[in-house]
Amino acid sequence: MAVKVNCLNPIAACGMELLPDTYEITDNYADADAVLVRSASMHDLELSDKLLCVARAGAGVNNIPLDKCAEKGVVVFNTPGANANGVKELVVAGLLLASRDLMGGYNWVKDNASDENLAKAVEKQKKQYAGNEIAGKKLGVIGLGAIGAKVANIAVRLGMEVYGYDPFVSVDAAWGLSKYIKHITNVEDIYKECDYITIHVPALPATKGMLNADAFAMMKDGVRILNFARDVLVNDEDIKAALASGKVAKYVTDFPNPAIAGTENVIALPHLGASTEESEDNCAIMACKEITDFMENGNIKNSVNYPNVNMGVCGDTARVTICHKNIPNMLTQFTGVFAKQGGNVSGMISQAKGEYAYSILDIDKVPTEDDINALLAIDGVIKVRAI
Ligand SMILES: NC(=O)C1=CN([C@@H]2O[C@H](COP(=O)(O)OP(=O)(O)OC[C@H]3O[C@@H](n4cnc5c(N)ncnc54)[C@H](O)[C@@H]3O)[C@@H](O)[C@H]2O)C=CC1
Ligand SMILES: O=C(O)C(=O)COP(=O)(O)O
Repeated sequence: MAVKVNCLNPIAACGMELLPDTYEITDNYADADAVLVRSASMHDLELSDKLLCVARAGAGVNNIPLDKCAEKGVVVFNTPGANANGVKELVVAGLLLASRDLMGGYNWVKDNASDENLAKAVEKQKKQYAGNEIAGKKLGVIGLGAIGAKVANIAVRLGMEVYGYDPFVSVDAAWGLSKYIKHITNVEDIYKECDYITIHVPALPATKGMLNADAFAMMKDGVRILNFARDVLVNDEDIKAALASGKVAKYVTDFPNPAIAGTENVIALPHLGASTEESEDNCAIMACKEITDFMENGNIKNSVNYPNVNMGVCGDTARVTICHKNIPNMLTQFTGVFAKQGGNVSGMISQAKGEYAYSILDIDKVPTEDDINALLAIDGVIKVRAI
């Protein structure tokens, strides 16, 4: 039966073209085996028994009910780093927007475009829009993942003094950081010392409202805040108060909401970070490859709720994949099912991530319905698939 793929957001064609010709694109979410999504919220959607995987063409997965998916054996992927350059470049624009009154100047010229003496008027008016340079200023980067690390590195090259904070930094990201970045172990040092602060952490219970009144109170007067990560990371009321008092000079955000969008000295963009042709292509390609490898071979790469497991390409043998709880004695029970029928398990791999685990078994004969039912009957087994 054809694999049915439903797109909850438009996904770039160069990715969709990578899906095997046998796959069918369906408008019917409830009938899909695989779902592709960008920022559409899935929290209120039912997870059908048929659904096997969700691929988020992007980084943030706060629009997807990860635990609910894991409980139902739905593997959720994202595309780490695929849009990081797009966001990094917009953050550079954000640093400049926070420093020079480009918007004010642009609007003034537009409003006076028909003035015959415009050239002369410009020279009189321009002092209204004077600003600062970023070179030599201190930039604090909170979160040194795919985006934060790129932002930190380019800021060094733009002449900024960069402070970086990430208690969970990955080895790969750490290897890629410029040696000129000051390693900060207490985020308060960023609050106290930096002229610009940019936040690049996921929206999690632990990071929600991270930039709040207590944090602003520690900051320098006239600090400029950049948020290209998620609105919930910054407390709306607290930043409004900090803007009103002048503690925060500018707030540049990619996540406007009615509470802050119209506030003076807020520069709000309509979530444009990853909206470049290049990022959209990169994300679509990675997401479609993840879905294909999962559907065809059962392999999991870049999952956020199940472990990464790679058993290579499915060969002549039959393959069974099992989403299950990470509890004792599962593997002997799996092999026991096939041993009972005299079947040979020629390969097996199993990995766990937190409460959940995923196993792939290669067996020398196609599993029967009884085999599948016997696997499903094992306590802790969530989903079984024969490829
Ligand atoms: N504006 C836009 O269009 C986009 C926004 N984003 C947002 O940016 C976030 C980061 O994206 P990536 O860098 O690609 O993700 P990533 O997963 O590569 O990096 C996140 C980093 O945050 C760190 N972190 C987690 N909790 C932290 C804490 N309490 N303090 C300091 N660091 C902490 C992690 O260790 C990790 O290194 C995404 O979760 C998403 O919300 C991502 C892509 C596009
Ligand atoms: O990748 C992310 O986390 C983003 O915020 C990008 O979202 P989008 O794909 O542009 O809707």
